[in-house]
Amino acid sequence: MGNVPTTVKHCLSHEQLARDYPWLKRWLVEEKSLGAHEYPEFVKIVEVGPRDGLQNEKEIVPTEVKVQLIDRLSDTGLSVIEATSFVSSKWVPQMADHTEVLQGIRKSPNVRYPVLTPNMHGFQNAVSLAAGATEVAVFGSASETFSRKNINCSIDESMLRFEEVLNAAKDQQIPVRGYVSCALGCPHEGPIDPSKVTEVAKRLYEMGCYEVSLGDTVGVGTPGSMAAMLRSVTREVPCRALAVHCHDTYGQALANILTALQMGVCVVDSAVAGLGGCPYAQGSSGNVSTEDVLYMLHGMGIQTGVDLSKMIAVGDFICHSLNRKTNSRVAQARGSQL
Ligand SMILES: CC(C)(COP(=O)([O-])OP(=O)([O-])OC[C@H]1O[C@@H](n2cnc3c(N)ncnc32)[C@H](O)[C@@H]1OP(=O)([O-])[O-])[C@@H](O)C(=O)NCCC(=O)NCCSC(=O)C[C@@](C)(O)CC(=O)[O-]
Repeated sequence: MGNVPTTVKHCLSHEQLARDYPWLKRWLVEEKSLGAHEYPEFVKIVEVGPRDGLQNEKEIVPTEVKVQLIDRLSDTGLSVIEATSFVSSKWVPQMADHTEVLQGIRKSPNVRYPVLTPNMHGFQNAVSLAAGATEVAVFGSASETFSRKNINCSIDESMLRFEEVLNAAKDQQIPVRGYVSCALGCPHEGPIDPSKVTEVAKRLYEMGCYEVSLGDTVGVGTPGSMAAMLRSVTREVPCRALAVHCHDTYGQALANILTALQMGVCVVDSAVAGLGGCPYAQGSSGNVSTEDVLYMLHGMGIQTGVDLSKMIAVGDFICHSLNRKTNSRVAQARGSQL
């Protein structure tokens, strides 16, 4: 802020500063347009632990544990819990019990339980009477190579498949969420141009996805790359329809989320105990932990409707069940058992 003395900066309003120091105007406008210090009052948490968190587990997690996990999460105040995915059990064996999971959970009226559906096959199974899903998500990628490795088709082919799902979902009044993986980097192609992320996000939004979640699949992003990517995407997709989905491989997830909040995003994906990783993104670590996100948001006075203590207890439950240490720094600090 140039040579304006600190005392002056603190005493004057933005309007006064702009009047008295015309050369500051540009800086003040830029600060405002970046949304600096303007955080949302409420952030919606999309809990992805039961799906993204568990899909990469080597040992098959008993269905009963998955059901209990979701039921316990339902009591924390969350409004969205991604429950499972209707993908090929040859590709992701851990999610083969998708129908049993949906049948087993106690569906809370205040919680939505979306499931992943990559194509019509998955969609039809998900919304069948047996499974009864009432919300689904399609998942595309900003990286051509990742798209092929993850869902065995090109980006263009995936869009045709998603369009079919979106049309069928519309007929049945089923809301559809969209994902863009590799939004900040690809395990195969490296850095991804923000324009590519924008193109895929725009296609999903225009197709009818009510929300598009931008995934840092391998957790390589920084506040710098997050800001650049969001600047590009928000030119085509309104901020209110965006979510961020950060993995914490390089320890940047909270910083990246904070950057997204500053830029107007108010939906954050996270996984209890920081579980997770994508089976087709080698080297990717867990999702940012829900406990850590809650601690940061509540500490900033941002409401989530989610009870942190209850979330820590759910983290304890799943870590005991998997016989694993929590990845949540907050749970570690609060003295979780494992
Ligand atoms: C997409 C497919 C199914 C295409 O798989 P494919 O082999 O290309 O499919 P196909 O259409 O050629 O069919 C081959 C066989 O699969 C069956 N099939 C076809 N579709 C389905 C289905 N939906 N459910 C069950 N079975 C299915 C189909 O019926 C057939 O069976 P067969 O005649 O050989 O017995 C496959 O590639 C797949 O399942 N991939 C797994 C993708 C996945 O779950 N990845 C992890 C989630 S994405 C992620 O984690 C990233 C995210 C979302 O979290 C965000 C981020 O972090 O960035």
